[in-house]
Amino acid sequence: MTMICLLGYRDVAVYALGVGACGRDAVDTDELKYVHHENGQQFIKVLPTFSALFSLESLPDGLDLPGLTFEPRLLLHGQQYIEVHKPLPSNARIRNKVSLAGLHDKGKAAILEIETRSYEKESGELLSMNRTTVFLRGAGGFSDPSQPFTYSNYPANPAPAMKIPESVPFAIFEDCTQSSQALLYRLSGDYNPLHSDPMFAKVAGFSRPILHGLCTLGFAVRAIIKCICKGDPDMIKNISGRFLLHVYPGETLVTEMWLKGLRVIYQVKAKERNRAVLSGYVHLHRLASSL
Ligand SMILES: CCCCCCCCCCCCC/C=C/C(=O)SCCNC(=O)CCNC(=O)[C@H](O)C(C)(C)COP(=O)(O)OP(=O)(O)OC[C@H]1O[C@@H](n2cnc3c(N)ncnc32)[C@H](O)[C@@H]1OP(=O)(O)O
Repeated sequence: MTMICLLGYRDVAVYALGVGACGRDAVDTDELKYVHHENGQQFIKVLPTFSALFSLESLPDGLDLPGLTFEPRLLLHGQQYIEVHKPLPSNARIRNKVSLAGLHDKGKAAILEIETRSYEKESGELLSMNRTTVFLRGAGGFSDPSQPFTYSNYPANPAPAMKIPESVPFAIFEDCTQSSQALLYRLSGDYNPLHSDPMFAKVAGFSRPILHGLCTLGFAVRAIIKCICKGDPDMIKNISGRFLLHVYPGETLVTEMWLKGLRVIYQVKAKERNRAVLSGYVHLHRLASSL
């Protein structure tokens, strides 16, 4: 399936604010570039995690997969894998090619993987590849339990559960989310009521609306760019994250980072509950000279 989406600097800036850019300091020199440029907005920088969102806009509302039924209110975002092929432009027409990358019967849940390749429409250049993993609670058991169905169009899971080093982190960054964080983030195009409607959230099993997984990932990668890439988002090559636990808007996110060559292993904790909510890795093109 192919879909076109329009990308403008206003979308880029609203997204950056939604993942907390300039939230601590409105004139932060590392982050102001995501929302303002003195020579005009077409020059603002785009956070690499933004591509997950414009590819999400092209995902189907439902897929016709024989034998698989699911309750949309029980859907959770499980994992995200992002390959950045070119720094993202702040103004472009994007052509998204969406395909089914995987489907797995886990008994209590079904896991669905959707791949989106995003091209700049005019040049035809590949900008990014996103693999979105959706955890469909209660939708497993659609295949023979002695041989549960599993299909992937790629060799190995690039976003496995991460083994976190026991050593002291290379860097730690703490960020407060606002209680309105999900309400701001959803303006970037993810209007799932799980993040805004208290009744919907209750049916889904949460005491109140939860934060979008991609918002938490945006906070984490922004922290890595700040602490390890010295503010340069173009150092990011690919990003992988597994959502371990829901986050409530208003919680404090603590991102711990370990640098292993060109790989950053990270873990995000919700400080108030001292629970890990996200872990994964980021591959860099190079290291900052000032590290
Ligand atoms: C036909 C359908 C069409 C649908 C098309 C719609 C497309 C729309 C896509 C839009 C998607 C975006 C929507 C956004 C929603 C959100 O942002 S929700 C908020 C962010 N996410 C979360 O908060 C989830 C946090 N994580 C959890 O709550 C838990 O980890 C979990 C996902 C509920 C799983 O926990 P649990 O049930 O305890 O699983 P386990 O028993 O440990 O493992 C069972 C198997 O599942 C594998 N697994 C576990 N966790 C994940 C994960 N996060 N991602 C992927 N896979 C996971 C695990 O490895 C086990 O498998 P095996 O090892 O093979 O046994």
